[in-house]
Amino acid sequence: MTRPDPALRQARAEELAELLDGRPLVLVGMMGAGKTTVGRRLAARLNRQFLDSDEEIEKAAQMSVPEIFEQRGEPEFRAGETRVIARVLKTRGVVLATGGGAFVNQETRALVKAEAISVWLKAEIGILFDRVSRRSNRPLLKTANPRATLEKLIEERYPIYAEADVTVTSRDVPQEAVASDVVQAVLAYLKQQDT
Ligand SMILES: Nc1ncnc2c1ncn2[C@@H]1O[C@H](COP(=O)(O)OP(=O)(O)O)[C@@H](O)[C@H]1O
Ligand SMILES: O=C(O)C1=C[C@@H](OP(=O)(O)O)[C@@H](O)[C@H](O)C1
Ligand SMILES: [Mg+2]
Repeated sequence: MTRPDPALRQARAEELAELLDGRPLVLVGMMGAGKTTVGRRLAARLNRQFLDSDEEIEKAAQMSVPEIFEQRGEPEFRAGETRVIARVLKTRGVVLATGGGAFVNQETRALVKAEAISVWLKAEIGILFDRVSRRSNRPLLKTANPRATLEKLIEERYPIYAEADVTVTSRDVPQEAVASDVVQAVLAYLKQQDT
């Protein structure tokens, strides 16, 4: 895809912000897909507030995600995740990056579907694995064979992520280009809904 000139990019972002009309935009998908980093760029472009569910949980618990998993366990992390997302979805116009397991949770998914436009950032295993291997902050991948764990999670989760309103491939291109793809795809989705 060719890179749009800045004026066109701005016009598209403004059009999208208008069509969203305050509805939250929520990014879902696997660890490493780029939800946090692309979400932040997207929010800046739309002139909207950006929030990340992991960051919000960390602030509320005064602990990092790995510490929460270690000291309190995954079920408590998931309960916190659902609470935080329910709260964030009340914020008009917010762009929310979720953690990879959030949309898999039935209650959280129902909330997102009811309140927001959801976007699945989908990426190939090779890209995901390269990206998550750079940091050791994802407790679910602290296994003997993290690549196999990632593959298993992909198998389990992809049919669920596919329930998102829009799917965008997170390719190996700059994050701004992925953000442009999200803008285009959500615009197309909302325009088609309007007809
Ligand atoms: N399009 C991209 N190109 C290159 N690196 C990327 C891209 N998107 C994300 N990354 C990098 O991949 C890692 C994971 O991204 P992150 O936004 O934290 O993903 P997620 O929140 O979906 O787990 C980060 O180091 C980020 O800088
Ligand atoms: O996939 C998951 O279950 C998780 C993904 C992480 O967020 P990112 O998808 O932003 O890495 C974080 O919420 C936690 O480690 C669990
Ligand atoms: Mg993230």
